[in-house]
Amino acid sequence: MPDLSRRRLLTGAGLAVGAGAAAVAGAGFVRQAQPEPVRADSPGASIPFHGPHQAGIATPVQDRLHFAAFDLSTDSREAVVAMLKAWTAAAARMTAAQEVGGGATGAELAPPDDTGEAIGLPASRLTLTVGFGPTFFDKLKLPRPDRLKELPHFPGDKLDPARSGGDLCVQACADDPQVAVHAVRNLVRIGFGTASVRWSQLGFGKTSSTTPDAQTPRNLMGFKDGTANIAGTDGKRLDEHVWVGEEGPEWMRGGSYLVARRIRMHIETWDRTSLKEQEDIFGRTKREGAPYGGTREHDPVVLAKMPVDSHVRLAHPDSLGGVTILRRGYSFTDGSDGLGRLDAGLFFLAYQRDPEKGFIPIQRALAAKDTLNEYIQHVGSGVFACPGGVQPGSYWGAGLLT
Ligand SMILES: C=CC1=C(C)c2cc3[nH]c(cc4nc(cc5[nH]c(cc1n2)c(C)c5CCC(=O)O)C(CCC(=O)O)=C4C)c(C)c3C=C
Ligand SMILES: [Fe+2]
Repeated sequence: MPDLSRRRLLTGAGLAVGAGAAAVAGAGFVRQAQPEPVRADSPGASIPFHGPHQAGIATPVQDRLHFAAFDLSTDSREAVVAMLKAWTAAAARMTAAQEVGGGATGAELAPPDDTGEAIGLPASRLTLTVGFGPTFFDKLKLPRPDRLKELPHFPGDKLDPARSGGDLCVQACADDPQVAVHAVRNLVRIGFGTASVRWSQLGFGKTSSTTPDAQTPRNLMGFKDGTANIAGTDGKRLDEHVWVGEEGPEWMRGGSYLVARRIRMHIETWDRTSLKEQEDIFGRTKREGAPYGGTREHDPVVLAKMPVDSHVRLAHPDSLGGVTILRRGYSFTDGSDGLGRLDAGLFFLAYQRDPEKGFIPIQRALAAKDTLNEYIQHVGSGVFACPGGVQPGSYWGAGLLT
C-alpha cells in the first residue's frame, strides 16, 4: 500500500472523509479494491438511495428510527463538502446492505472503515435522509431558503436546548434497529472533526404510516395514529403539500422541510383517565379508530360530531383552510425520569412544503386549545431543509454547496 494511503488510513478524519470522497469520485485510493458486498441483500429489502426525492419521506415507514442532529465544528465549506461526499458514498452502500468504504475487515493494521455490527444483516429497508438547519446556512455563509426559519415559541413549550436545534440532521429508518444505529454510528465516525452529534433520538413503533392499506400503527396512548396521513403513493397531494416546487431554490426542488418535536407523554396520568375522556380528546374511538359519528376507521370525518377542542377536529385540514402535513413519527421510551415516571412519548416528525403552511398553523391551533395538552409536553424541537434526491455520482447538498 502506498505511504499516502496508509497515513490517511491511520488518521481518523483522513480515513473518514478521504474514503468517502474517493468513492464518490470513483478513485478508491484508500482501499486497494472495492470489496464485494458481503451482507445478504434479499429482494425487496432495500429501498433505492438515488432518485428525485430523498428516501425516508414518502417511502413506506419502517419499524425503527435513529435520528441524530449534528453541529458543525468548522466553518470551512470545503470540509463540509468532503464530509457530505463521504456521507453520501457511505449511505449509498449501507442502504444497499454493503459495508462502508473498504469494509469491516479491510487492512489489518488500521481501524476498519466499517464498524461491523451490520455484517450479515439485510438492508432492512434502511433509508437515510439528510436535512440542513437554519444555523448551517449562517455558519457557512450560504443563502438560507426563505421558508427555513426558526420555529416560533408555542404556549406550553418546555424545550430543552440540549435536545433542540442542530446544523444538520440525519434520519435513519430501518426495520432492524441495529441497521439504523449502525448507519448513524458510521456517519458520525466519518464526520469526526467536521460535525459532532448535538442530540439524538431512538424510536420504535412507527406512529404514522404512508401506506393506508396496511394496518394503522398505535401510539403509546393506545390510539391508532396515522389514519388520515398522506399516502406515499398520492403524487398529487405530495406535490401539493410535501415537495418543494418552483417556489424554492433549485437544490430544494423535490425536497421538503422537516419539523421534529420530542413530545413527552404523561403516561401515568393518561392511564388513570377514563376511556370516554380519552376518546373525547381525540374525537376517535380507541379500539377501531373510528371518527365520532362513524363506525369504521376510514369513515369520513364529520367535524361537527367531535368535541370542539378535540385533537383531530383542531388539526383537521377543514378547520385550518386546507393545511396538510406528512407525519412520520415514532414512539420512544428513554427509561424513567428519576421521579419514577416513564420518559416516554412521541418523536413527532412532519414533512411539508412550507412550515408556515404546515406545522406552524396546526401547532398554533393545538397549543391554544387541544385537550390533549394536559397529557403531553413538547420538550425538544428542530427544523431542517431536506434537499431533493441525490443522483448517482452526486452528493447530499451538491446543488447548494457547489
Ligand atoms: C402540529 C401537528 C401535530 C402534533 C404536534 C401532533 C401530536 C400528536 N398527535 C397524536 C395523536 C393523534 N393525532 C391524530 C391526528 C392528527 N394529528 C395531527 C397533527 C399533529 N399531531 C394531524 C394533522 C392529524 C390528522 C387530522 C385529520 O386530518 O383528521 C390522531 C388520529 C388518527 C390520525 O389521523 O392519525 C391521533 C391518535 C399524539 C399522541 C400527539 C402528541 C403526543
Ligand atoms: Fe396528532
